[in-house]
Amino acid sequence: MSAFVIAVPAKGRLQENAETYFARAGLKLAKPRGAREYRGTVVGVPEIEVAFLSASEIAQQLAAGTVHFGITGEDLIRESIPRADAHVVLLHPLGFGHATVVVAVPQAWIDVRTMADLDDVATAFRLDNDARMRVATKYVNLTRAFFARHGIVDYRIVESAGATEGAPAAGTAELIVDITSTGTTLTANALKIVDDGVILRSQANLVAARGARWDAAARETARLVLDRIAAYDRAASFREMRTRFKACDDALITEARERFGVETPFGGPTSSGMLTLHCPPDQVHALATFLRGHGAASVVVGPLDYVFACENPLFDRLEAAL
Ligand SMILES: Nc1ncnc2c1ncn2[C@@H]1O[C@H](COP(=O)(O)OP(=O)(O)OP(=O)(O)O)[C@@H](O)[C@H]1O
Ligand SMILES: O=P(O)(O)OC[C@H]1O[C@H](OP(=O)(O)OP(=O)(O)O)[C@H](O)[C@@H]1O
Ligand SMILES: [Mg+2]
Repeated sequence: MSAFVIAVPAKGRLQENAETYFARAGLKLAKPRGAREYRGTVVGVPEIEVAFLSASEIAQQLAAGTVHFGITGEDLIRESIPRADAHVVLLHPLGFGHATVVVAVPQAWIDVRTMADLDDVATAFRLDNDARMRVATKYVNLTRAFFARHGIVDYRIVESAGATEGAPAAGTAELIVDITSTGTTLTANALKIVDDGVILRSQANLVAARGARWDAAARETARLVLDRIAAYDRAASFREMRTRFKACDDALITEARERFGVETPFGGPTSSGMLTLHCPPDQVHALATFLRGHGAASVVVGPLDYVFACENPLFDRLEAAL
């Protein structure tokens, strides 16, 4: 039996979140031959093989189709896979690994606020120095595409593997393109983000490889994985609220739906007036107030582990793309 392979970050900042995410979705990863083994399994789902790789390797293997699913940052996907959408499907943003790829220049460049200002500087730099302004980055492809979109041609890229933010002070580049999350590193290096210089807002994504072997068995495994993830996601976006009161009718439920984003997994109230509602977490108190205002004596609220629905929107997206 050919395995269904899911690539999961083995190290770095996405690792822990990725494992936690799968575990919460009911897909507990196991490394049966010790922590240094780079192939693992999912407890209770023998048809899945887990490949533990670095975030950048995951992007490469998705492009090559040697894994079916992978978790990695959108920045790595967009940077390392030309025409990424032809090779992979970004099925689902995962809510962690947030970071932004930005153009940053020395704070001392007070005249540079926008990409248009940067274009002026690039032209002037070329005339004054008889050389092109240097941009240090490891995001070579993202930088080229973004600068081209802004009509900037007078620059050249200096490839940087690490400590990119130090390049301007070290004199190896005039400006940089790099990833930032808190902004601490940029500030520490006396750099500032160009106002319209945000190239990409990235986060970890569940990504499918178009080029993987998508036979019937693989599709069935994908359906199972995505069913669990969708059920977990739905559960995480709601609290369950239960109540019972006479005055509850369809008009009241319609109002609750419109005002609070409520869903009714089992339809309207039962004959005895029992009602189950799924409510966005930040609307729980407002909805409880609303229900009591209409005669509910008590409203009980609890968390949900999974909400399995008939629809599987993640799988539908995959099927439509393959
Ligand atoms: N502050 C941050 N700095 C760098 N990457 C971040 C940050 N926050 C989130 N990320 C995301 O983490 C991913 C990179 O993770 P990681 O550094 O573990 O992988 P890698 O670059 O393949 O490994 P390594 O850096 O060891 O070569 C990227 O998708 C990136 O967007
Ligand atoms: O905006 P901040 O919160 O300061 O984070 C951004 C910094 O974090 C990352 O470096 P990392 O520490 O991962 O080292 P690396 O360059 O080796 O990946 C990234 O390359 C930036 O340098
Ligand atoms: Mg890194």
